[in-house]
Amino acid sequence: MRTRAHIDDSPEKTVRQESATEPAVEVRGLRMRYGTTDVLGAVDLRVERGEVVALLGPNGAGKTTTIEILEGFRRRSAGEVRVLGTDPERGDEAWRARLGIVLQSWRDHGRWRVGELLAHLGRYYAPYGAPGRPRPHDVAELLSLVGLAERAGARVADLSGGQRRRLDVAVGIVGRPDLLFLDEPTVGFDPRARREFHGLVRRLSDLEDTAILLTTHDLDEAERLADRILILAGGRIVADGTPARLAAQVSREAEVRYSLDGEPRARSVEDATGYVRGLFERHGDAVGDLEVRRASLEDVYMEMVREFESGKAAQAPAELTAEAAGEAA
Ligand SMILES: Nc1ncnc2c1ncn2[C@@H]1O[C@H](COP(=O)(O)OP(=O)(O)OP(=O)(O)O)[C@@H](O)[C@H]1O
Repeated sequence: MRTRAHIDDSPEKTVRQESATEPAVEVRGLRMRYGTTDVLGAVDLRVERGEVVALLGPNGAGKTTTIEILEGFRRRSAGEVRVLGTDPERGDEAWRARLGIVLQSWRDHGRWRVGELLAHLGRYYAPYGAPGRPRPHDVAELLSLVGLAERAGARVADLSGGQRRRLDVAVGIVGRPDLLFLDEPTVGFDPRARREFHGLVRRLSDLEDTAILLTTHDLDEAERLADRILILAGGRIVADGTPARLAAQVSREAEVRYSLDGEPRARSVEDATGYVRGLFERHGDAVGDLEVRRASLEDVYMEMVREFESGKAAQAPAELTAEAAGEAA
């Protein structure tokens, strides 16, 4: 988790520290069945206050289902779920006001002006301000946070695709949420819009202490943004850790590439630092083009999903196994 020293300086220190002990999300044994199909077998996961967590997984793994259950939009089949200390199935308006959800529906409000739309939606949050967390966001501040300060007076219909997506995010965070859900937030972004969006997510986490749970298929994005990565496959979390820790789990070896008198060489070693030191001791200036490559998140992801798929029968939820057996018979 990132440090947030500036928040500790606030007069609301005591209040914030008390609530900071409770995780933003705590899930145990979450199961979800659609008809006769078990999509989530037994999901356990936790998101701490202010933490950015990326939920990865192949198509159909159940990422959106999980997020919708946490948002209180979908009833789970079984399991314990606490979001900001409350069961989402029993969440009231005050609870909902502490969540941020990024939807795409605001694009339909084409005739609204950007600033007016945010001021209008922000009014809903006004009764739910808390010490150290005034609600809603000041519109001018919010527009500059999402990089839309210049577009305050523009009609929604006149925004570019990237600007509309930033407006979607602004709408999601206008209530200064304690927890923000982002389901595949950067689909369709060009590289610049993606980079700007990453900056925004980091600012929300660092400056606003917002916990963020995002789903993505972009491994580079997950690695850049997330404090922690969860991989969902076959209805379970099959990996949970920082990108570096997951990489170390998959391979303790790093590949050292270099050239010796212009001749390219490569070697896989456990102690890359020691190997490189020895290389220079032995060959000095004859060593060039040095590159040390650890397992990438993509290597980790492919390995985890492959491992899960190869041992599917053993790891699948009981019902899935029973069904598979039934089909085979
Ligand atoms: N309302 C529903 N009724 C029946 N099945 C559903 C329903 N919603 C989702 N599913 C099924 O549940 C599974 C998980 O879907 P979900 O959308 O949660 O996956 P996902 O991990 O978000 O996938 P993607 O990466 O493709 O967005 C899929 O097989 C999907 O077809």
